[in-house]
Amino acid sequence: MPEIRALRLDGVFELTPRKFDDDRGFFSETYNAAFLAANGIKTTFVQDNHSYSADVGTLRGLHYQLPPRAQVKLVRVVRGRVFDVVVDLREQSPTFAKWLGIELSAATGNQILVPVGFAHGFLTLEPDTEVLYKVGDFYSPDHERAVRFDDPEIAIDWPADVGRLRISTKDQRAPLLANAAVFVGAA
Ligand SMILES: Cc1cn([C@H]2C[C@H](O)[C@@H](COP(=O)(O)OP(=O)(O)O[C@H]3O[C@@H](C)C(=O)[C@@H](O)[C@H]3O)O2)c(=O)[nH]c1=O
Repeated sequence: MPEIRALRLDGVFELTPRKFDDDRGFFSETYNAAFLAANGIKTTFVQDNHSYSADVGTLRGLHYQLPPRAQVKLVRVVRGRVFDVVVDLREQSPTFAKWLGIELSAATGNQILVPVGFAHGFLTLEPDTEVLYKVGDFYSPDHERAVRFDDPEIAIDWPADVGRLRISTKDQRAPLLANAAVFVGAA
């Protein structure tokens, strides 16, 4: 069974699947629906995503999709290392606009479960980093939104030792939280 740890924002978990090492390499179950359900995490994943970032300091985010196409995400790194960030965008949450960051690496195989209602992003800490993640709804350009990675209201403490940041134009132009659509009503 994986290790599972609730992180400090409600609904966010770190999972560390077991790795079975042998002389060939290793084997690991990276997703088990029954294990998540047994821990109160109800998910249906419909799409798997894979991104490759060539450079250290590549920042993707902060992204989310609005209802009715909101996405739960289960994120892991299969090559390299990232600083992964989630931001609570549930308007009625006591931790609205709060963030947390966690290092995900291929070496540890740890994962983050990002619930509906959160923006998500990451910064690569190594070159040639590959991130795989499952999502709970299909990509919908009409519902996709972004909020600025450097919004002072959120004040994410991104690792500073990565040199020059590499960010898409779309992400550089994302609105501040004050001007962004958030998740209203119950999650
Ligand atoms: C996210 C996504 C993008 N695309 C396309 C649109 C675009 O032409 C190209 C690159 O898209 P983006 O620049 O949005 O890719 P990227 O910046 O890697 O977006 C991802 O960032 C991380 C942080 C997340 O949490 C993801 O949900 C997703 O938003 O891929 C799809 O076809 N399906 C998808 O699910």
